[in-house]
Amino acid sequence: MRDRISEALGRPAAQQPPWPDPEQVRSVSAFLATLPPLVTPDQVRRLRGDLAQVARGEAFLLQGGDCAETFAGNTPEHVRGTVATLGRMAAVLADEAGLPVITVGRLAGQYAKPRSRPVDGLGLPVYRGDIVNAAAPDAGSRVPDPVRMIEGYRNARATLGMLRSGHPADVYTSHEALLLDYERALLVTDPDEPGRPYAGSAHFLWIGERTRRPDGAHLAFAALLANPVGVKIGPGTRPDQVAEYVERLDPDGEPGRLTLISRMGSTRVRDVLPPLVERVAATGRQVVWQCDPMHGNTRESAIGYKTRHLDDIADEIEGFFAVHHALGSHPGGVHLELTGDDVTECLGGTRGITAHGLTGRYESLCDPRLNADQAMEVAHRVAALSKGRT
Ligand SMILES: O=C[C@H](O)[C@H](O)COP(=O)(O)O
Ligand SMILES: C=C(OP(=O)(O)O)C(=O)O
Ligand SMILES: [Mn+2]
Repeated sequence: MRDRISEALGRPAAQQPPWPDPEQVRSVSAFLATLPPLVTPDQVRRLRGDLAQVARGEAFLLQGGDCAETFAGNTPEHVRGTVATLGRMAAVLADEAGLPVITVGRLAGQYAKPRSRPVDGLGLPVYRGDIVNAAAPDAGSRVPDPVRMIEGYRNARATLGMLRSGHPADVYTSHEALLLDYERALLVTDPDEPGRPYAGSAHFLWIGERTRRPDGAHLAFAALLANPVGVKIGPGTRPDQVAEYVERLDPDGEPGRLTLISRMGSTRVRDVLPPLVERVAATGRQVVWQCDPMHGNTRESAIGYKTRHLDDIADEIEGFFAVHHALGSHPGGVHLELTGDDVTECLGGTRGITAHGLTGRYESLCDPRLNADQAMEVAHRVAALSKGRT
């Protein structure tokens, strides 16, 4: 097993921090490996069963939370807000669409960010998420610090404690499997299933659009796991690539083992998605098809805020549903960046946030999130699209 893990992680790995001291990374990793996993194999197996239901068209997957969780923002109020918003959305979906809803938070570990460029607008090394460096705009803060991986683990544990005290226990955790030193250190072997390690960092992990190259370390790592896994697929994805993801990540044909997270952009989804869905259908495998209507619709406002318009988000979801309904496959879920906080990061919605209004409460350190009202609006639209169709 050790050899297979080393072989996977020896492949080219995009988006890893330029750690200044590799020896310190080794000692932090060795320490992390002595800590108990954050999730248990039993919980992960339960999620596997739930996602099998989604893949068969019998349930809906609702996933959401911050783009980048932060250590400072890891408070009971913030976590409660995210979970309460997901809970209200799930209730709308279950009531109006008539399907059981499986809820997964971008929670308790969504701390590592892939970036478009290594340097930011000020000429500083880019912020890569709290588990790597600090967002403050000075050179010292941006130096990657491996001790932050221990902070990440402690924060994730604290979030799990908050979830247990006072929230419904049926919210699973997830994050992008980006930071391989962290993920590797938290692998666990279950004596009942010794052939496949479990990621101990979260119930569900996904591979991002920037790290999904088929010969890369991230794909090979995901292929080893017993956890259900996702892959984000952008508009440049080719049918032969999705066929390879299905083959590599779901070799045994386990319904729901693989979630394909389509993030095409509202103007592309109707053209780009159909050949991919058809190619997957031809494999006979039952994947979960999930729509991320956020990452293909990011733009810059006139005064430089990264933002997204609710109309584009709604339009991409509509296109995603239309494609699946036309091809007879199940539009299985949505993947959203949202918060229960009353932020002003995305444009539009019933309260009509304007480009000027973005200055009011823009708090995200990475991508713009739906606030609670906007998230509810999306939930109602998704429910209306699902109604009577599944
Ligand atoms: O979710 C994250 C962002 O889309 C990704 O990190 C890229 O962001 P950037 O273009 O600001 O680097
Ligand atoms: C970086 C993200 O997405 P993508 O890989 O789709 O760009 C994200 O989910 O925050
Ligand atoms: Mn994001």
